[in-house]
Amino acid sequence: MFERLCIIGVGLIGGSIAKAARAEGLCKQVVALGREKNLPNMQRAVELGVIDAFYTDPAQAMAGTDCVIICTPVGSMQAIFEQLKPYWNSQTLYSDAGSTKGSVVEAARAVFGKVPSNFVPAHPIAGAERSGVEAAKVDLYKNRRLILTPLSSTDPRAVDQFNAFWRRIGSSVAIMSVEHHDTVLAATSHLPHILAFALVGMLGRKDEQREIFKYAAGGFRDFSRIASSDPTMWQDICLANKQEIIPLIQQFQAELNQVEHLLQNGDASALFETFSYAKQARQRFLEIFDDPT
Ligand SMILES: NC(=O)c1ccc[n+]([C@@H]2O[C@H](COP(=O)([O-])OP(=O)(O)OC[C@H]3O[C@@H](n4cnc5c(N)ncnc54)[C@H](O)[C@@H]3O)[C@@H](O)[C@H]2O)c1
Ligand SMILES: O=C(O)C(=O)CC1(C(=O)O)C=CC(O)C=C1
Repeated sequence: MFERLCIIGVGLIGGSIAKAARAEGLCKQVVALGREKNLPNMQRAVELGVIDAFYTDPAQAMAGTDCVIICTPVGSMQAIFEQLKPYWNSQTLYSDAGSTKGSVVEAARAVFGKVPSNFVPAHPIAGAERSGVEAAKVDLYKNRRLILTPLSSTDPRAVDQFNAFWRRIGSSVAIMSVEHHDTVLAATSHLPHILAFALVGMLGRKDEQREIFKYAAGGFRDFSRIASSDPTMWQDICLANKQEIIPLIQQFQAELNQVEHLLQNGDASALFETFSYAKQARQRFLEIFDDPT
């Protein structure tokens, strides 16, 4: 499919794309572009066989590259576009894996004046709380969703190419607007991460935290897993999508107030209704999650 795939940011997401693309024979060569401070991680990616070579010079990284996927934290995307601008090639396909799409599109617009037609914004709805190339998995995207958010100016052939690429590595591809993407992901990804960080932070600051954590079990482990996620990545995501996230935080505060009110009043039946509704809603989510078609 591609001669040379260049991944910028060979961490969990970029490393998993590289592994899957290689396993499916979607490119002859995979290279990485990074900064001096990314050298140990890129060196490790070569040792693990995730990439063939890496560069800190964009001219070298772009020579012979026909597909570029940017997999760095969303706050770094504008700097990456600046770095790529002198080498931007109309014959090359470009995409990203950022968790927010409005901010990435804005970053491209700020650098190029308009979003280049051969850049297709994308977001794999798969991941983990772990970071770095050591965490990369060849099957991370198998049976998971991948969202493309092309603009009206995006070249449909570029969209088709990335659609085919992600299908070949096992994802179910959905196409939606940038705005819809950011609204939906704020609810099911961004808000839950904020809640996990807030709860674990609150408990961590309590004097008796050792005692609390010592007796915590599976429930706390499940709820708190995502509070192990990378703070830089989540700082970038939350700031980039704050317009969508803040109203959800307000709704959630109202929801907590309502539960508090029911407890104050000892309203068992309303509490039962509240929990039953949520249990049914989670069942609906599980059915949709297990069948991402
Ligand atoms: N982790 C997830 O669950 C998940 C899921 C879907 C999408 N994403 C998105 O994918 C992207 C990468 O996330 P990740 O979990 O792979 O993070 P990661 O920390 O594992 O990898 C990011 C890599 O980018 C490198 N990097 C950072 N700034 C850079 C720069 N300016 N130039 C070059 N390299 C740079 C880092 O050294 C690191 O190797 C983020 O935009 C994130 O929002 C993450
Ligand atoms: O499973 C996890 O640990 C994740 O955080 C994955 C997760 C999410 O589900 O919120 C995180 C960020 C994304 O952009 C997409 C997926």
